[in-house]
Amino acid sequence: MAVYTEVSPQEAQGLMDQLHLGSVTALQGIQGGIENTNYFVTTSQGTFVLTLFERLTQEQLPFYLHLTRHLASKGIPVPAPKQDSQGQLLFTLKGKPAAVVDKLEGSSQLAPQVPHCAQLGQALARMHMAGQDFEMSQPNLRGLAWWNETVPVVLGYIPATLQTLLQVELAHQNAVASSSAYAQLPCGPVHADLFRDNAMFVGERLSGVFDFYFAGVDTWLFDLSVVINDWCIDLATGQLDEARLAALLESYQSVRPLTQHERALLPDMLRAAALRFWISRLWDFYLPREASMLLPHDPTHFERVLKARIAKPVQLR
Ligand SMILES: Nc1ncnc2c1ncn2[C@@H]1O[C@H](COP(=O)(O)OP(=O)(O)OP(=O)(O)O)[C@@H](O)[C@H]1O
Ligand SMILES: N[C@@H](CCO)C(=O)O
Repeated sequence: MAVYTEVSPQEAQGLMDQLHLGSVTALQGIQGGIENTNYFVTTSQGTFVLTLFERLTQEQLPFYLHLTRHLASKGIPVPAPKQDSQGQLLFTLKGKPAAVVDKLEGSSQLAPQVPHCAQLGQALARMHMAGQDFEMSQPNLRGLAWWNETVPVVLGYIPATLQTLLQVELAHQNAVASSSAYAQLPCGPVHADLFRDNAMFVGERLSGVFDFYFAGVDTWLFDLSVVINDWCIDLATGQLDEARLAALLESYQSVRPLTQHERALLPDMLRAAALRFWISRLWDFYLPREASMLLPHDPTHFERVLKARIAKPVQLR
């Protein structure tokens, strides 16, 4: 369960008053999610999501909050943060940075099929295009620099064969990132963590995408690769599902065709995206936060995904 910090109805009411969102009638801690404390807050005006940020700082948060407002203002289905009468989006509750957003309708589709992947691909491409004129900038804080910092930290916890895989892959990604093809990949603000549990559907209609708290400026291809590695695979084996992959790529490209360099580097970025989550899951698993009720995600899943992407590089038609 992801309630690291308890909030009382009175404390939630204080923030709802600042935002003119009515009287709190129910407050429910949200299970699921591993990064932040989340509550559904029901008031006389509707139901909202209150997030207390457990790791992110007051300096990092404006980028995520303003990005979602920017995307929402361009018609992308994301829950925009609520602002107070001074236009402020970020507050403090229980000594933690906090924000309130609208609750999206529907539920996550944890076994996505072709129609879900098709919708997500199109929404992702529209999101990339809509982010182009967003003026703030923040790097992907779980990007290459973090991988280089974190691999030495987790290395001692894993067996020698996996140490080799991790180090060889990191070296490969450092080489890819310094190539001229990589330098020509289009970049912009990206979600960088758009897994099945970070989108909502009502039936087969995508009602929204949320949890932008790993967003940052990175290549669009990295973002697309994160999505493919979660939405278009068989979770048990990590193998790609051809029909879902084709649907996602076709719908993405119906909005924004991939460039020649993107097509060439997709196999490497699929490996990069698998490596990123293998590292973060190893880190969460072996170096858990103190006093956390965190149920860490299984690192071996992304070890399998990485091995699968290396063994059988994707072939674009
Ligand atoms: N805007 C929203 N609308 C509806 N439900 C939401 C919304 N934001 C969060 N939730 C619910 O809360 C759960 C946890 O949220 P979230 O995934 O953002 O947690 P987290 O701990 O911040 O992130 P992570 O997925 O990185 O572990 C989601 O699975 C979803 O059920
Ligand atoms: N999506 C991440 C969790 C952090 O958001 C993972 O599955 O490892």
